[in-house]
Amino acid sequence: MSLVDVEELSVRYGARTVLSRVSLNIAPGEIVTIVGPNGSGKTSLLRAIIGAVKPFQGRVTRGPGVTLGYVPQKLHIDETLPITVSRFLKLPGGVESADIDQALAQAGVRDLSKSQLSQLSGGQFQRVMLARALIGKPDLLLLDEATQGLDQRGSASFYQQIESVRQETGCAVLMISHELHVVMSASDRVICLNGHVCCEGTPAVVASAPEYRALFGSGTGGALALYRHEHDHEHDHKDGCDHEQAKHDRTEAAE
Ligand SMILES: Nc1ncnc2c1ncn2[C@@H]1O[C@H](COP(=O)(O)OP(=O)(O)OP(=O)(O)O)[C@@H](O)[C@H]1O
Repeated sequence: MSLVDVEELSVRYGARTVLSRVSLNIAPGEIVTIVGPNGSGKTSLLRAIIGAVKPFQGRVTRGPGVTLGYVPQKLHIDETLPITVSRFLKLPGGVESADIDQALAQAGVRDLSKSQLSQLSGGQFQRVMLARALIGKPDLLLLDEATQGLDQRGSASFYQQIESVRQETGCAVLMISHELHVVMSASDRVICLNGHVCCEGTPAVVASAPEYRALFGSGTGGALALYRHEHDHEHDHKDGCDHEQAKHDRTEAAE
């Protein structure tokens, strides 16, 4: 039984299709990472899963009683706002102090509850955002580039925290990440998105596939190649992947 089923999902903004017939499902307790170039629809996919973006076609189905926790890519908070971490976490209303303490502990920042939100480091802030997503005891945690702006050590430690959250709570995790070295070690499954599902598999299966070497290469050069997603190889696409066109669209969009 899946927590979430995405079936043939297409998303459009106006006349522009950003996701085309994307299908995937998330099983309880698994860590799935979505990689893909800028503008490939990663955030749109997560937002469609939480119900913030309406499908143009296809559908997203949540298992009965399945709860989600979402850590957005950016949360703009007024830096001058005098508010403590615990007060901030209470903002939705009806949140018990014990649940806040538990979520902060799970996010590895038990001691920050009395700190001012505006005085946190980037890494601490992201952990508070993680705690915020954990308050509702989600079955599925969705993270949208949660380590953006953190240095390598900070992001490695953040992802370690995610693994321990999964161990402790048993929640599944669907995350967007650009950090391939972390992705490859921490994920059960990697999905490469480029407006559609371009390729996917367990890290081991992906790593042993010939496509993997063409796509990832080795070392950081390979990671960079994936990040840029400059395909110079062929692989099978049941839905007719046109990377050149996608690249062209993105270039146009950037101009
Ligand atoms: N609300 C919106 N209205 C119109 N266009 C949008 C909207 N949200 C996103 N887009 C466009 O849809 C495309 C996909 O955006 P999305 O944020 O899903 O991609 P992404 O893969 O998460 O990108 P990035 O890696 O840069 O965060 C982009 O070209 C973006 O400009």
